Formats: sequence, C-alpha cells, structure tokens
Amino acid sequence: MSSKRADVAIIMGSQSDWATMSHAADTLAALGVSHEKRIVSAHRTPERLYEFARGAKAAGFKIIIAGAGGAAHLPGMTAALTPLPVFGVPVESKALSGQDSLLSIVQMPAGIPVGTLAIGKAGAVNAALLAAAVLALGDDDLAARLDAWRAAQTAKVADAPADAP
Ligand SMILES: Nc1c(C(=O)O)ncn1[C@@H]1O[C@H](COP(=O)(O)O)[C@@H](O)[C@H]1O
Repeated sequence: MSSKRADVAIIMGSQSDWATMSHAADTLAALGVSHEKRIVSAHRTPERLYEFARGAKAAGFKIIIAGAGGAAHLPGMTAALTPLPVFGVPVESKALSGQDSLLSIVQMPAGIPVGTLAIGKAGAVNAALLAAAVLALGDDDLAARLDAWRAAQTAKVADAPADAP
C-alpha cells in the first residue's frame, strides 16, 4: 500500500457484498478516481470499524462509500465516527430484497448524515458518481472526465432506438 492514500474508501460488511460494491469500484476506476476497498463490519469486526473510521480522515481519504445488507448499521456507525462524507449503499438482501438494508441506512437521526443511495447496483454506481462529483469540485481534470462519462451515457441512450420494442 502506498503512503498516499486513495481519495475514496469503499467499505462493505461482507465479502458477499462485493458483487454489488464492485460496481462502485468499476465506476471510480472508469473515472480515474483512486480508491481502496476493504471488508469492515460494525457487527462482526467492531474494533476494525472503529480503527478504520477514526483514522480515515488522517489517512487521507476524502469520501467513504459504505455498502451493507440486512441490518445495515455499517454506514451509520461509520458516519458517527468520522467527519468525512459517507455514502451508504443498501445491498439487496435475500430475505427482504434490500428493503431492510435501505431502511437501516436511510433513517438516520438528525446530526449524523449518511447520503443514502438506491438498493443494489444502481446505488453502487451512483455512490461512485456522487463521490466523483464532490471530488470534481476541486479537480478540473476529473470534472472533464465526469462530463465525458455523462456525455457517453447520453450518446449510448440516444443511439438506441427511441421507440419501445
Ligand atoms: N449489515 C452488515 C454489517 C454491518 O452493518 O456492520 N456487517 C455485515 N453485514 C451484512 O450481512 C450480510 C450478510 O453477510 P454474509 O453473506 O457474510 O452472511 C451482508 O450483506 C453484510 O453487508
């Protein structure tokens, strides 16, 4: 690991969340945003969470993307322990299709914000895009890459037939 930390930390409650959270990593990679990923669980590894979240800002991270499923306390607990912006991604759970994850993340008490995204892949992609948009406020090159990414997305839709199948 290099001494200069990545801008974005992607954390997740379990290895099983990677199928979802890899979309955040892929999107950040496509935009040239440096990121690190790690498994941290408020439930299963509370001390690792404490150590990570307490040290995240000093380590050089600027934004944290936290994905978890079920009783998804990871994003909120992370937000409680760091002044960095935290974006929460509700991972789709088997039992309740991610409704549990969403509700566990979204309804934070006033004072400890978590920017909550959609359930699943869309949320993971959008968390990465939001992180990039925040970082782009102070980085003109990244702002240009983000503009290009959005233009490419528009072109992809525009090139497809406008009539429904
Ligand atoms: N919600 C949390 C937390 C947490 O919030 O600290 N730690 C693990 N988990 C979630 O448990 C689910 C099942 O995990 P396993 O697949 O490992 O049993 C995962 O979606 C994970 O995010």
